[in-house]
This record gives sequence, structure tokens and C-alpha cells, in this order.
Amino acid sequence: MKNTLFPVFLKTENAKFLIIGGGNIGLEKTETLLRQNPDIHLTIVSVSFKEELLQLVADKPNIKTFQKAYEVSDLSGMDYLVIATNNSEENRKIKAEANVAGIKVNAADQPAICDFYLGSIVNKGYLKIAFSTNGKSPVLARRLKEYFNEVIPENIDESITNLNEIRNQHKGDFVSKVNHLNEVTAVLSGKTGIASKKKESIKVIAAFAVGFLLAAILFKLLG
Ligand SMILES: C[C@@]1(CC(=O)O)c2cc3[nH]c(cc4nc(cc5[nH]c(cc(n2)[C@H]1CCC(=O)O)[C@@](C)(CC(=O)O)[C@@H]5CCC(=O)O)C(CC(=O)O)=C4CCC(=O)O)c(CCC(=O)O)c3CC(=O)O
Ligand SMILES: NC(=O)C1=CN([C@@H]2O[C@H](COP(=O)(O)OP(=O)(O)OC[C@H]3O[C@@H](n4cnc5c(N)ncnc54)[C@H](O)[C@@H]3O)[C@@H](O)[C@H]2O)C=CC1
Repeated sequence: MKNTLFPVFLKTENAKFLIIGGGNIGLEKTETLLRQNPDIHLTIVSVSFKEELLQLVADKPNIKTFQKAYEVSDLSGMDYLVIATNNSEENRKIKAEANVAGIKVNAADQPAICDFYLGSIVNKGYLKIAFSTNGKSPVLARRLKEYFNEVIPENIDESITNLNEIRNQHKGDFVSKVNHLNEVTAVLSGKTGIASKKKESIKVIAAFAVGFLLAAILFKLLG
């Protein structure tokens, strides 16, 4: 089993995104990008647009739409491209031209021509988790997102903010700062008795959850 994907978290403030294709998938990907940054710089080029997509972007000056067929000049100045047309031959041509222009490409239903995959995203304020199954089962990525959305407390942001304050106010050198932060977060690491017990119970719960999920999948498959 080989998994060579390298997860990164892109800064979107200054990046320019392009979507080619304004149908169902174009709409889905636009919603996905807007969920991460409502002010994202996005251009959508499409021969025709789904009405819902036009309505979604109507009042957003940061999103530009061009009703026309793709041309290589559309790539000018773009950083990331999501291809979502219904023409896989055209998609391959767009991908090749984008790569020549140094642009990284995602193609919704053609993993073979993707330079990167989109993940299933848990958003809890400053905390962000992205799941990938290396393209093998996107639905499982979505299920994991739903599960962790439920189990991670909404107020995790308070802990992150508190730790950030400790971090910023620390007057010591790098080593003493890391030592201090290690101390205050030791309860999470399993180095204390309480944490190891908690960890054990979490393992048992996780094993049950996975077992339950597998049983449910088997039940569906067989029945
Ligand atoms: C390779 C990848 C490329 C990419 O799109 O980036 C890809 C490819 C394909 N998806 C397909 C199907 C489905 N995709 C979803 C959902 C999502 N797909 C996403 C990502 C990815 N999908 C990348 C790999 C991610 C990874 O590594 O796990 C998510 C996580 C993120 C996002 O899209 O934003 C998003 C969840 C969003 C959320 O969290 O809600 C569902 C379920 C649903 O819609 O509920 C189904 C149906 C069930 C199923 O098949 O599992 C098909 C077959 C199409 C066909 O059969 O025709 C292909 C093509 C193929 O595999 O050949
Ligand atoms: N809709 C879905 O849930 C899924 C769709 N797919 C696949 O993803 C692809 C896209 O799906 P949809 O968004 O549903 O299709 P769609 O037909 O709704 O949208 C495709 C859009 O691309 C535009 N387009 C086509 N050629 C173009 C070009 N040369 N330049 C600019 N725009 C162009 C069309 O005008 C149209 O608006 C299809 O290949 C489909 O088979 C795969 C999995 C699920």
C-alpha cells in the first residue's frame, strides 16, 4: 500500500483560483472554496451556468464569471485550477496547458490528471482537519468529517486562544517556551496517568465506532 500524498494548508488570501465548468460540480467546488474563505479570489469560466451558481455569486465582487468556452488565456495570473467540465478529453487538454503555465490542477472526476485532491474538511474555528483516503473512498472521508465534527467540542477554540496567549507572552528562550507549553498540554499526551486512562477509553470507543461502521457497511452490502 502506497500513499505519497503530502497534505498542506494553503493560504487563500492572495491566491487566485479558477474553475472551468459552471454545472453541478462547479457549484459544489465554489461552495467548498467559499466555506473556507468567503472573500476568496475566484474566477469561473463556463459555456453555461447552473442558475443556483449564478445566484450564489451574484452579490460577491470577489467572484467573477465569464460565460464562454475555455481558452488558454483564461489561465493568465491563476494559481490553482479546478476543472469541472463534462468533457474529459477537453479536461486533459486544459490540464496540460495549465501545467505548462505552472498552475496546479484538480479535476473533479479524473484523479489521474489531478495534481492535488480536495479533502473532506472539519472546521472548528482555528482548528482545521482535512481527510483524504488517497482517492479510494471519498464517502468515507465525508463520514469521518461528520464524526469528528460531532466529537470535537465547539469550544476547542478557547483552548487554542489560551495556548496562543501563553505562547505570545512567554519571555523565555525557545527551549524554555517549548518546555512550558509541553507541561501545560501534558494531559493530552498520555504522559500522565489520567491521560493514559483517557487515551485507553478513547481507543476502546474508537474501536467500537470503527467496528460499528464496518458492520453497518457489511449489513448494507449483504442486505
Ligand atoms: C480523487 C478526488 C478528486 C477531487 O475531487 O479532489 C475525488 C474523486 C471522485 N469522487 C467521486 C465520488 C464521490 N465524491 C464524494 C465526495 C467528495 N469527494 C471529495 C474528494 C475527492 N473526490 C478526491 C479524493 C479525496 C480522497 O482522497 O478521499 C471530497 C472529500 C472533497 C470535495 O470534493 O470537496 C468530497 C466530500 C465533501 C464533504 O466533505 O462533504 C462522494 C460522496 C458525497 O458526495 O457525499 C462521492 C460518491 C461516493 C463515493 O464514490 O465514495 C468519484 C466517482 C464519480 C463517479 O462515480 O462518477 C471520483 C472519481 C474517481 O474516483 O474516479
Ligand atoms: N454531478 C455529479 O454529482 C457528478 C458528476 N461527475 C462528472 O463530473 C463532470 C461534471 O459534472 P457536472 O458538473 O454535473 O456537469 P454539468 O453538465 O452540470 O456541467 C458541466 C459544465 O461545463 C461547461 N463546459 C463544458 N465544456 C466547456 C468548455 N470547453 N469550456 C468552459 N465550460 C465548459 C458546461 O457549459 C457546463 O456548465 C462530468 O464529467 C460528470 O460525469 C462525476 C461524479 C458526480
